[in-house]
Amino acid sequence: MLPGAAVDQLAGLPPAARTPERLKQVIDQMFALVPLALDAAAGYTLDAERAYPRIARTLIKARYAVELREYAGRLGSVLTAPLATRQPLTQDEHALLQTLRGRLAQLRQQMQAPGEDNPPDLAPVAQRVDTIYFGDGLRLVAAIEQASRAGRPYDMDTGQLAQRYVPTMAPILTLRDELLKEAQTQAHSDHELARRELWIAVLSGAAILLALTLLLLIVRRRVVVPLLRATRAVIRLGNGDYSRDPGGSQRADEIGDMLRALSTLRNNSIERQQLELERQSLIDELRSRANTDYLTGILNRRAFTTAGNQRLHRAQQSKETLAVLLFDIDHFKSVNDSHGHEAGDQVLIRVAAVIRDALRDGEIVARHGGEEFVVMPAHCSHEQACALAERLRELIAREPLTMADGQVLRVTASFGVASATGPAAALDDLLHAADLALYRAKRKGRNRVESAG
Ligand SMILES: Nc1nc2c(ncn2[C@@H]2O[C@H](COP(=O)(O)OP(=O)(O)OP(=O)(O)O)[C@@H](O)[C@H]2O)c(=O)[nH]1
Repeated sequence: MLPGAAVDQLAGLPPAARTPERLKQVIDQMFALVPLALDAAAGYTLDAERAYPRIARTLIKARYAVELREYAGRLGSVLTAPLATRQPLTQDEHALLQTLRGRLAQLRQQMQAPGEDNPPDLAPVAQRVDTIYFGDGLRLVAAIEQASRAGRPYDMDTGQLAQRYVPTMAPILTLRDELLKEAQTQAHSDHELARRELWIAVLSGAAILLALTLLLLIVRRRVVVPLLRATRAVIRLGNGDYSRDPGGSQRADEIGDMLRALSTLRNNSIERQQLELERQSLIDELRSRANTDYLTGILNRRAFTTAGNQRLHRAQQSKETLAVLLFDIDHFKSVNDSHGHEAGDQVLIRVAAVIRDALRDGEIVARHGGEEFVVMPAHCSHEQACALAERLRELIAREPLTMADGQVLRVTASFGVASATGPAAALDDLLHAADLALYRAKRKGRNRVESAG
């Protein structure tokens, strides 16, 4: 049966039937619930203590206040049955009162435990608990107890006890409520503080992130990009591409120094490249001059000897015929004598030009010395070489040679043709044979072609 129903049942009985045993039984039933209630309250406060550790002490004190109220109520209830039945307290009841007083004193001591978190504005409320409950309330209980021990009749009934004792417990509930209110205020302020700290942390995090992003961008722009540019410049320089300057020379830091050094390296490389080009062109020019006849611009004898020997070597390998045409301007001494040495030079220049223009690519013409020239046709039989000589002879004879003074000259030339096939052929032998044929052409009246052999 629930305690409430038991109380109602007892109240419904005639006064005579409300024996001390039944009364005590009902009260015990009621107080059997106290530990359950206290456990539940302790459970709630423990949860709150875990969630808000900073207000744990205040919550513990609130829990003590709850227990204090429950034990104070129980103390008063011990007196209910004896007062109702006008019987003295039993030894057990005396002992229980003693135990409950001990527990109440213990709780009072725990609540008064010094601590820096004792809220100062609760001191008057705690003081009221001391004065009203532990003073007036317990004095009332002690008076009833003494009357019981002395065998005196009680000077109050249960109703009067309730009227006088219950108000003395009120400060305990006030203290409990104040403690809970204080805990709530503290929790609220902790919550606000945590919220503020969270905002500060979020804003600080965002600021740090922003600063890092900015730093990253600055590092990228000021360091990474120039380094990449420098790397590309080094690769270009390494590949011999000097077309672009690395730039960034206006920077006053180490990267600027590096870019300036690269720029200097590029300029030096360009200068070196130009010097190399000039040197190469000088070498080419010297080589060309070494191979070219200074007057006519065609190959000189030395170059002809080199080219002729190469041609002869190839012809020997391919077993082809190699021919040589040697020709000499007729009566050239009289040109010099009649028109001057310079006019003679002009004639040499013009004759060389006429022959060069008449030949195809791969056919060699060179000045062999004085007024003597040599031609080496490509892929040509002996007969074809003789025909070529004849054609060139006609060209020279036909060509009007206009001198610097406007006078027009005509000259003729005598040709000697020689050819060779096979591995035994030598350039000197070939030239010698052609020279003999040329000599014969001169003897036979000049302006003609003679063939060797
Ligand atoms: N203007 C000029 N004359 C040169 C040059 N080289 C040689 N001569 C002249 O060429 C002439 C050659 O004369 P010769 O060897 O007697 O022969 P030629 O007068 O041509 O008579 P033939 O060869 O027998 O027809 C000489 O007077 C040389 O001075 C030159 O580079 N320029």
